[in-house]
Formats: sequence, structure tokens, C-alpha cells
Amino acid sequence: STEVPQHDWLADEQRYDSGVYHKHQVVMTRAEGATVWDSTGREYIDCVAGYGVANVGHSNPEVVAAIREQAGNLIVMPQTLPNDKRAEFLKELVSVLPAGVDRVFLCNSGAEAVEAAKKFAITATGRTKFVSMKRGFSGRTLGALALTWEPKYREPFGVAVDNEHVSFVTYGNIEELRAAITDDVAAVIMEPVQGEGGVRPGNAEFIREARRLTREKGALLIMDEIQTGFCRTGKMFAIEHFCADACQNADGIRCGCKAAEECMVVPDGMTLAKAMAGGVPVGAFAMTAAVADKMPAGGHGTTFGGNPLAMAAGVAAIGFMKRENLAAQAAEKGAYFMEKLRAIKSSKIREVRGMGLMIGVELKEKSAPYISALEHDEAVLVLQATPLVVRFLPPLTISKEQIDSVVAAFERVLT
Ligand SMILES: Cc1[nH+]cc(COP(=O)(O)O)c(CN[C@@H](CCC(=O)O)C(=O)O)c1O
Repeated sequence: STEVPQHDWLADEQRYDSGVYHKHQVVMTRAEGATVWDSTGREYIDCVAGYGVANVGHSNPEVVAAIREQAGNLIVMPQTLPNDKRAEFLKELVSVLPAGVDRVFLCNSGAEAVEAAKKFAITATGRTKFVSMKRGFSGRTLGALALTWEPKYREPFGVAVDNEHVSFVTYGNIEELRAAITDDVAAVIMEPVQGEGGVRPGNAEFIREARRLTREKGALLIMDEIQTGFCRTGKMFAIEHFCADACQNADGIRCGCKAAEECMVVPDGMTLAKAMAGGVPVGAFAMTAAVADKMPAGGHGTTFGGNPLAMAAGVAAIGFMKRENLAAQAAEKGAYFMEKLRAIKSSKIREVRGMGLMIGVELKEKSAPYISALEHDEAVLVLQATPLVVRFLPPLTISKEQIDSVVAAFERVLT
């Protein structure tokens, strides 16, 4: 049952929490697939999925079984001591990454992956400047925050956020990008589809030019696939949408199949996290050998990175994605979802945009009241992505019937 004894969990969480989060007045106790239940037994359709983490569905049975088995065998083992599950995960992950991006630093979150990316880029190039994107989001830790555009996230921390070494360019603007990549730039970092910044898909010309310019200038290209990765956008990784068609191999799950120097988009590094282990906290900076080999031994580290529990969950999650062809599901359901949203006749909608099941609806007014109405009146959970955008990040296992219910609910709250 999802109902828990009527202890006031909400009061306890609010009393002891740090206070950084705006707490919704609910207590979520169980989830399965794309459904969540609260402590009163109320059932929700979930288009939050833990901020785009539960791609394989909440409590995916294969992931749960893998966690159960591993928990009984071995939960912790630091990375100085090799482990079978970690080796299996690394092999499975590299099998779906672009060719040549086959050395991985394992950690426990997206921000940690970005922090690692910065350090590896510095040792790989001997440079310390970065180019990031306006409206980009890289994380909340101080190093990742310096690459994150939104001033309200950075301002409270003043000069502790190192803005001296970061320049921001308009996403998609090749001229600005060209001017920003000076000889002291270690790396350009960008999301193939900007998520928290309002669900803004990139375009092939910009991404290919970023690849060409960074190669020319001796800087790294780092693609942040923390939110777009693992089937979310209709491909295993979003950069595959921007490969030249000729580069797509038969099963389409792997780009960069050409030699790296020819490939138009294969990055020097990719930051990964969120859905990678089916919901268990995990992060990674995947990179080429040329980048990995320049980091001094012992130059970075993490206690929990590569722990056998997360690794076992990750092996199960990636296996599920491949076997269920989850990327194709996301592509098909995403097209269906966006078609239904575009069919809504409402003067409040400015634009429906996205890729696969990473969808944003930009309204002509603040989205917060509609997000709140969806939760309270319609039992549908959705996210914001800047003040005007409603963001839908459902589990990729969501059913067409659930999509229809979400669209009908959205239409009702807009009228
Ligand atoms: C592209 C991207 N990069 C890095 C991160 C940082 O990952 P982590 O350290 O594991 O949170 C996130 C989190 N994206 C969520 C931001 C949540 C927050 O406000 O903080 C999101 O898009 O909502 C991203 O979407």
C-alpha cells in the first residue's frame, strides 16, 4: 500500500531540511513506471521523473532486482580496488558512447561530472578558461556554477564563483563562439538541448562549427548530456541527432563511428549522470584517451564514485534501454506528445518545442500557476524551465494513454 501511518512526515521534513527547497504540501511514498502515489493514496502521472532521472521507469523491475542482488553481495568498494560490477558497467557504458570516447571518470552526480570535466580539461590543455552558453545549466557546486548562466543561482556567492575564467556566448551564435574561443580556452561546454534553460534544442550547424573551431584552436569540446543522455531525446545520446546522416550506423545508437578526426560532432568529453543508473545516484565524465592520459595519477578522486551498487543498477538500466530500444520509444512517443500539445487551441501557448520526450511548452505568461494547478487539480507532475516554460520529462516508459491524460489535463488548466 502507498498509505503510510498518518505521521506528519511533511512537518518533520520541513523542520529539519536546510530550507533551500520550496516544499510541495505532499508526501510521495511510492512510484512505479510513470505513476507516483502520495501518502494519502492519491495517484499522479509523473512528468518530472526526478528531474529526468527515471527514464527506464520508477522502480524498474530489472534495476530493482540488480540492486537487491548487489546489496546482498557488496555495496561499497573504492576505485583503487577493482570490482567486477564496475568493470561490467564501464564496458556497457563505453559500448553505447561515441567511438573513441572510451575512458571514464566515475562519480555521483551531474555537478561532480562537470567538476571532473573542468579538471581534466585543464590538465589536458594547460589552459584554465572556459566557454559556456547563455541559458546553460551545469550544476550548483562552485566550479559547475561558474559555467551556469542564471544570475540568481550565482549572485548569492559573489566572487567565490569564478567568473573571471568563463565567457558566455549566445547558444547557436557562431560568430560569438568563434570570438570567444581564444588561445587560453581549455574547453567549450554546452548541452545539445538546453534543459533547465527552457528546453532549447541545439542545431547541427552550431554544434559542428563548435567541433571544428575547438579542434582548430586546441580546445576541448565537452557535451553535457546529463539531462539529454540515455534515450531522453530519441537517441541514446542527443549528439547523435547532429551527426551527418552518413555517420549513423545501422543500429543508430552509436555516433562517431568514423575516425574521430573526421567525425563532425564527436566531443572530447561528455558529462553524464541522471538516468545512467536507473535512479541510483551516479555521474561520469567520459573522455578520449588523449584527455584522460594528461591527468596526473591521483589528480582527482571520489569516495563513492564507481560503487558496486550504482554500477549494478547501471548495468541493468543500460541493458534495459538497449533491449527495449528505449530511444526509439522516446522518439515515437515524443513526436506523439508534441503533436497532441500543438493541437491544443490556447492563446496562452507561444511554442511547443523539444526533442523526443524532453519537451517544453513556452507560455505567454508565467507557467508556475499552471504547474501548480496540474499537480493540485489534475494529479499531474510537471517541471518548470525558466518562468514561462512548462517542462515535461516523463519516464520514457510512459504509455500513450498516460500522455493523452496529461495533454487533456494541460488543456483543462489552460482554459
Ligand atoms: C545539463 C545539466 N548539467 C548538470 C546538471 C547538474 O546535475 P546534478 O548535480 O546531478 O543536479 C543538471 C541538473 N538539472 C536539473 C537542475 C536541478 C537544480 O535546480 O539544481 C534540472 O534541469 O532541473 C543538468 O540538467
